[in-house]
Amino acid sequence: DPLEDKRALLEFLTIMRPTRSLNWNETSQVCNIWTGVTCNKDRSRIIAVRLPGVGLNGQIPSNTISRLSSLRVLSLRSNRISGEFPSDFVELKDLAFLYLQDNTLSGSLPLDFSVWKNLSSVNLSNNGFNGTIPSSLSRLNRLQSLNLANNSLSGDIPDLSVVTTLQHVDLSNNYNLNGPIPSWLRRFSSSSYEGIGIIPPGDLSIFQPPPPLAEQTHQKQKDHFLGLSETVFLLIVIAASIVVVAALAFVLAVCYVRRNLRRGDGIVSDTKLQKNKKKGGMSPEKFVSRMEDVNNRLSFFEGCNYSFDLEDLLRASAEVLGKGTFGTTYKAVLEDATSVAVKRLKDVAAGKRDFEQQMEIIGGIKHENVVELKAYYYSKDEKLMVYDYFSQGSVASLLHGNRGENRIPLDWETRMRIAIGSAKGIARIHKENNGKLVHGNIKSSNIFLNSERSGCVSDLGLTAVMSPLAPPISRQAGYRAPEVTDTRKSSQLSDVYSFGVVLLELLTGKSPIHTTAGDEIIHLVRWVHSVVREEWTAEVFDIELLRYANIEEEMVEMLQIAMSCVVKAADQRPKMSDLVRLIENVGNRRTSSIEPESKPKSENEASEASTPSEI
Ligand SMILES: Nc1ncnc2c1ncn2[C@@H]1O[C@H](COP(=O)(O)OP(=O)(O)OP(=O)(O)O)[C@@H](O)[C@H]1O
Repeated sequence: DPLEDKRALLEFLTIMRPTRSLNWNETSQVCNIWTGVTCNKDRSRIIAVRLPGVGLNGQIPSNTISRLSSLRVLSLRSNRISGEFPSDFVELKDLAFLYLQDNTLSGSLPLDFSVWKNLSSVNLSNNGFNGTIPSSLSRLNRLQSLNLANNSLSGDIPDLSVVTTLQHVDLSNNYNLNGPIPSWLRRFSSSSYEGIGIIPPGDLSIFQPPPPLAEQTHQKQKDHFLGLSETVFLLIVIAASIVVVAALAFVLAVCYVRRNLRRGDGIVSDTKLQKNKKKGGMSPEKFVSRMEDVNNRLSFFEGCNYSFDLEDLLRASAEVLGKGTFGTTYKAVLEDATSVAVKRLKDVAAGKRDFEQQMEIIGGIKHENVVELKAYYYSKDEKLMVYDYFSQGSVASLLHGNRGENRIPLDWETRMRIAIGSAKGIARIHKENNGKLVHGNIKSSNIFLNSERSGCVSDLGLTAVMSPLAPPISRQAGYRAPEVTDTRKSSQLSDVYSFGVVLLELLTGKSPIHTTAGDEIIHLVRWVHSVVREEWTAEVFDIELLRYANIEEEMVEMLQIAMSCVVKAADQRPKMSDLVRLIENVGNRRTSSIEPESKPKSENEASEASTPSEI
């Protein structure tokens, strides 16, 4: 145990007297036992202290926290800490994350921030700090996030344009800061400099008296009758022409399709489907070819509320959703507008009976965090699996898709729900078949959001029925545990590894294997290891998560959990059931520790949950 560090913390505790009791006893071990305390690997030093909202009172006593000279994370946010910024914090040379927001600290900010050269994230918002913003902040070349909002800071805004790492700044509601707003600050959203009480450069309109009301009305009318109406008229003409042409094209297309169907030309090949995929459209034709064994029926599972059969499926229009390791998945829209996802398996090695047995195991799992297999089909030439269709797409598409302007970032709350949900789903799968069932293909494209916006895993148990030669395992590369050289040899512990990669994806926003701007191929697990080994910096976390307040400790804890899943030695990885508990603990602590006013800012809530499409 780090005895010196322990003593320093006990002295801190005696003076600060938190209202919430902490399990910090002189006799108990610090590392991994004391609430909110994290040690380094060899347990020789304390590297993180996180005590949000525990009711710490008064001034931070000198020569206590400052003795933890290896400290990287210090979070004492949402307490009742008063007094000035502790001057002896200069001793904390390794500090990377500093969270003192939502307290009653006052006085000026430290003049020389450059003593904390590793600082990555600083949040001192919602305090009573006054004086100027120190220009020494510009010497922090690792700084990613700076929040000084809601203080009483005054004077000039320093030039932080040289801090190229900066991703998030908030100086809002410091009414005495002088203008003009520098251009480097304008790069960030306007909420970063709201309430600064200064006039943006060039914006002199507030000094000019408004024109008389009559003149304003006249101006508006002029716009309307001259400029606007002409433009609108032109737009209407263009739009009407487009509608007429589109309607004609549609009628012609329908006639063409009907004629083809009458000719019995209803069977499409894979190439046709591929063309269709490229066009991104729906085929109005059948999508399952060479279905000779028409007497075979779809096998539905008990409780399934679908009322279609193979014939209906054959008649359905289809769209290729994607090609995966085990086949191609289609979205099929039945005549009654029901949408289902149909996985068409290739290279199945199992005979009919073994296949059916495996399907029965998979279909027997009824759990809110496991995508239910609704039906399957087996014939000599076709093996199909039918699932509900998730209209919002997979976690992979929510995380990595739509990088355009109208992208909706996946908020932290949802990411946590995905993590907890999928952990529960996988834990449930691992209980099946006398505790022997393996998922075998955990990745973000196989995780969806259920109606509770919680993670829900799909595509399980297929490795057991696939051909020994078939799957090119490279597709799974980023998720595959190092010991798995053949996908059929996946194990529950290799599932844990893949799940760890999904967690890293949620935390970093990066794909498991991706290329940098310089075309360098990055392996997510290796990359995170290297960043964490060098410095425990915020660099690993998704930039999109920086907008949410008070989640840093959770992110760091989740990172630790993810790292424990992706260790090389399979037997040192945690079990799925342990992971459920660990992740739930992170989530629960948040709900209980965050005071109402400091709840995460979910400015950009993701859109409605993707439920299995309405049937
Ligand atoms: N039930 C579903 N609803 C909506 N989209 C789905 C559904 N099942 C799969 N998909 C999507 O269809 C695409 C293809 O899925 P598929 O499972 O065939 O391949 P994959 O997930 O890319 O790889 P793998 O075969 O290794 O799982 C993926 O983008 C997947 O997210």
